[in-house]
Amino acid sequence: MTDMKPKFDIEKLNLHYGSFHALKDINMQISAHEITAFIGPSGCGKSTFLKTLNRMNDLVENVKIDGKVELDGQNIFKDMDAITLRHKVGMVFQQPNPFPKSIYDNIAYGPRIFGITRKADLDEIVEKSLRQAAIWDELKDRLNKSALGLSGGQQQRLCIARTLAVEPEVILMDEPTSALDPISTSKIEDLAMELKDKYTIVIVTHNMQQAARISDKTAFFLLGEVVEYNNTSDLFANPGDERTESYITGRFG
Ligand SMILES: Nc1ncnc2c1ncn2[C@@H]1O[C@H](COP(=O)(O)OP(=O)(O)OP(=O)(O)O)[C@@H](O)[C@H]1O
Repeated sequence: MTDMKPKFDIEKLNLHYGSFHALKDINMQISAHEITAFIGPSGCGKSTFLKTLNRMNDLVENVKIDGKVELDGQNIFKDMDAITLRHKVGMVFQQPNPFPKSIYDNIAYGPRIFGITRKADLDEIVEKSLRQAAIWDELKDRLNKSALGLSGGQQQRLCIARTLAVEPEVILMDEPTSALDPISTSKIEDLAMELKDKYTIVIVTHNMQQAARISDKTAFFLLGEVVEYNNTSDLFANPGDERTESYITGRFG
């Protein structure tokens, strides 16, 4: 069931990298327990917007952000620090990026930072997170082996498990399957659909079939603007803007 109040409420968001205006007057409400997909041609601001949602752009030099971004009614720039925000809003990147540590230590890393030290507690978190990421059965007998020895698809599910281990509320995924083969891609898509019962998921994808398959809502970005934001089925079946139609029918981008 969809909550009435949005998880994220974004109003008049503008972002500049130096003099470059990368996000222009973005207004969007992102619902809890849904998958929201961002599509659009390269360089149109999808990743920039995604990163703004957990303030990853704070780390970029000369960035200037105006406007309102609320998470559960709290202003993410004023009412909470970046650490608290990133605890609630985790991120999975395009290239799987496990730490050069054991599978176990990859998952236990975040919980340890948040002060969990008892082995029994960590064991439980490691198992639960790997199960949620649908990779426990594949990895349970090699928890002390290096995560770098896993396949790309396994590494990505491990990274999702690592994100889940600190119990976030939202998972941001930036093209999480673009480096993966079709079987691994399909596993991550199934996983995203299972996880939305418990989490809110926002995914950037270049794969329109993927957006159509797994997302509830889709936003089409172009040149830093959101041209159209709608239920995924409506946006693909009945685009309201001719630029959306051109893009989804492959006439540009
Ligand atoms: N750190 C930065 N400094 C300056 N400009 C940047 C920076 N990061 C991104 N940009 C510019 O902002 C614009 C939007 O980039 P962004 O990565 O958000 O696009 P995107 O839609 O996610 O693209 P892609 O689909 O290729 O990943 C691009 O023109 C990009 O060159």
